[in-house]
Amino acid sequence: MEKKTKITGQTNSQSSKILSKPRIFFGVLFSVISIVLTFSFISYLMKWKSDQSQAGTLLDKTIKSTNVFGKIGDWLGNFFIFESLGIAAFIVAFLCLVTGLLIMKKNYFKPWKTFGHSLFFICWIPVFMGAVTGGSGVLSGVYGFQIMDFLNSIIGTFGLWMVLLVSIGLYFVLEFNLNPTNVKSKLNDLNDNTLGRVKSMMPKSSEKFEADEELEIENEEEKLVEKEFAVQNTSFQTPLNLNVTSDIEPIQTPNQTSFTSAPVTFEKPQITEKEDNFKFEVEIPKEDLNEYDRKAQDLVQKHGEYDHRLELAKFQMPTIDLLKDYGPEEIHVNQEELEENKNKIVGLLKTFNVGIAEIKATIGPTVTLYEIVPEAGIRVSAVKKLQDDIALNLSALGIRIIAPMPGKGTIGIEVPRKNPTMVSIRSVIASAKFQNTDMDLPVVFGKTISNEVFMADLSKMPHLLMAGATGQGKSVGINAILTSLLFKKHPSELKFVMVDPKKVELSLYSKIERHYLAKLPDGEDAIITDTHKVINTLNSLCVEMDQRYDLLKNAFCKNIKEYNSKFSQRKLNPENGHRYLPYIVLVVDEFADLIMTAGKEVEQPIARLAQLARAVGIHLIVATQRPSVNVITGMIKANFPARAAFRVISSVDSRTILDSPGADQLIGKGDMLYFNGNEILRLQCAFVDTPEVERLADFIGEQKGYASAFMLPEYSADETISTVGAFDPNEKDVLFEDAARIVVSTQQGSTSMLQRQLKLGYNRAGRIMDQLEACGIVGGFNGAKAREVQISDLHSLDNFLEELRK
Ligand SMILES: Nc1ncnc2c1ncn2[C@@H]1O[C@H](COP(=O)(O)OP(=O)(O)OP(=O)(O)O)[C@@H](O)[C@H]1O
Repeated sequence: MEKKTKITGQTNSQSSKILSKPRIFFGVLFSVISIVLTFSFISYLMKWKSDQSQAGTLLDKTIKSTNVFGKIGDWLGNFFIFESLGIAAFIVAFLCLVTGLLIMKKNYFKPWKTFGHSLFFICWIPVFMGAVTGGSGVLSGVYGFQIMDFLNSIIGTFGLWMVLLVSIGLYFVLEFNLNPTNVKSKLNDLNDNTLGRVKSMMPKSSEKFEADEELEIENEEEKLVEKEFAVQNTSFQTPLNLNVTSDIEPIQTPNQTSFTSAPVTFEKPQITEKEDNFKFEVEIPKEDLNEYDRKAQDLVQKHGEYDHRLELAKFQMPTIDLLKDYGPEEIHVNQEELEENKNKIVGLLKTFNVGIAEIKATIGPTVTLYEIVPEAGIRVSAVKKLQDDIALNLSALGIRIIAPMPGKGTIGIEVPRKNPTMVSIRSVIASAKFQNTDMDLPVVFGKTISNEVFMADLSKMPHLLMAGATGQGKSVGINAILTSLLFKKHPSELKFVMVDPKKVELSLYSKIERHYLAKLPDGEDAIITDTHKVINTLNSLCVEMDQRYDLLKNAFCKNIKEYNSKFSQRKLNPENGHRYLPYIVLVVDEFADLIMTAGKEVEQPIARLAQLARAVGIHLIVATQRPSVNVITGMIKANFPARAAFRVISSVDSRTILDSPGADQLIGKGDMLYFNGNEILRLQCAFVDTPEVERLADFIGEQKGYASAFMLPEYSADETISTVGAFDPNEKDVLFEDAARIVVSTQQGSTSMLQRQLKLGYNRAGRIMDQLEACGIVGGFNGAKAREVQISDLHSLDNFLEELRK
């Protein structure tokens, strides 16, 4: 309705432009007179001698005229050209046209200016032509000749030319405000003005006569009424008030498109013409930049912004034709099935004395949602209790009752369709919603119950827990997630750490190792299948997380996005350890297996990452077949707000994963529930087949990649054992003294600073820091803060080191 009000408002604003009949009449009349005059004049000029002889014989039929407008044309030409203005008579024709247009409210010309200029030239041109031709011919007209003759007799020929040239000179000086300083710019302006006017004189293609616009407005309103009518009619009333709605093509919303485009038709840019003689300059005040920003700006001006894609600049993003086309995914409405289900629901509820005021059906790809409005006084819990009875009565698996529907005031009953429609990954990847998304890590799951493409941003989730019994679509779900990320992110922006204890599920992705995978420096395979090695990788990810936090802290950034944009603007110096940070997504396909074999050692780093890694761009996708409480512990659950549940075996499992039942009632084959921390949505997961993943991996793998996989920081379990204890001078690192000097001169006991300045790995820098602590140069570990430095200057340090060497 809001749109309608908008259109009505526009209509009112247009009403002042609606032309009355007299206006149209006189407007057209003047325009026609202008045309007649113009052609008569042209015709007269070409044959003026013979036409002139016929001018006085208007009523004599025996004499034929050669003018295009006959004797009237002769008469007009004779009167305006010969007897009065000469060729300046064309200005009269032009003024008639201007008058006609003004009457019809076409303000192509400013009336007073146009009439003023015309008057000047009507006076000047005939005299000028008289002076040029000496009074012979018709170009000056009688009026021009006589004035010229008169002036010639009193001021002489030279005086006459002086008057003519001074007057035209003055005209230009006054009109274009010419003075020696701005003559050049004015010449340019003159050019622009002439061009601009010529342009403005020509009707723009987008501009139509108001009559057309009126028609358009009416048409828009008619369309709107039709649309409203159509919208109302998409839900039809059955005898029992059953409204069926089906959003078969949610992406194409022609109604909305034309609603929003309607007002645009009436918006015209206001001032395009340069009429005033002053220059309009906009000055944007320059930011008061500090030294670093100024340096960064200079660098950006010199080299441009840092382009993280440069190394793989030729990398081609995957194309949609790598994915299988299953044809149009139209939902076929089975009227019989709908009626049958509705009758069963209504009948059953009646037997339990639950009256229904209204029932409406929404058909999705896998399930149909029947929304019922119970009669006044019926308790929601009464309907909820009937869940099993309804399921029994409809003899279908996958019935789910949502009482009440959040934000709707109805009770929803989801009933699986007999012939579900498959949702292909191609259809969701190709959707405008996915293609135009500005999410950082867009993950397209599939389609909702109302057949809309459903997407979520992994960077906002920020971690996803997936569960589902074997064969219910979990692996397909993981592939759908990975596919959507691979379609959107460049290899420089995203890295995966893949853990696949089942060994076969993610093996296809090994082809993209040098593009998208991350691994430990000594790791042989990028896809980790050995559960014991996982511990090192997870701890290494924790080290990467800590390092990233240090980088963010030093760059005064709150999150990875801010950091990367600062880095791109060259505000962060790579010599200080700064680098472009790709997102890292950890995918664990069988978490239960990990917990079984590695236990607490796995849980701890996972929990730590889940708690902290969000801001530094590390995200977790953890899937499990067995969502039992000893696998998905309270600690894990608390840190995974987003959960995806495929069909699970028991309602206990469903409660473990979703904190509510329902996942046990799903029908499998990608039928899933997605919990985003607030509400549970039923979705049909998009289907990705193995050959599709294979084609995608081949497409990426065959292109030029990095020299190796993305290297995670080195980590070895043994090295974590603290060496802090008695200081042994013989075992001190060769860089010990350099490190001590750096720490004392900067008065900062920070491991990451040592790493940067001495270009060391995290472990070695950590060891040196421990040695510095052991000999008393720095204080103990101080949490997030840097360690305290116990020696105040380099001189004292040299003495101290001297003592140590003894
Ligand atoms: N979204 C979907 N649409 C249609 N069919 C699907 C979908 N997801 C899964 N299926 C069907 O279910 C089968 C099993 O899926 P999938 O391999 O993903 O199960 P899973 O839960 O990973 O099982 P497991 O844990 O044993 O690997 C697929 O081969 C496919 O036929």
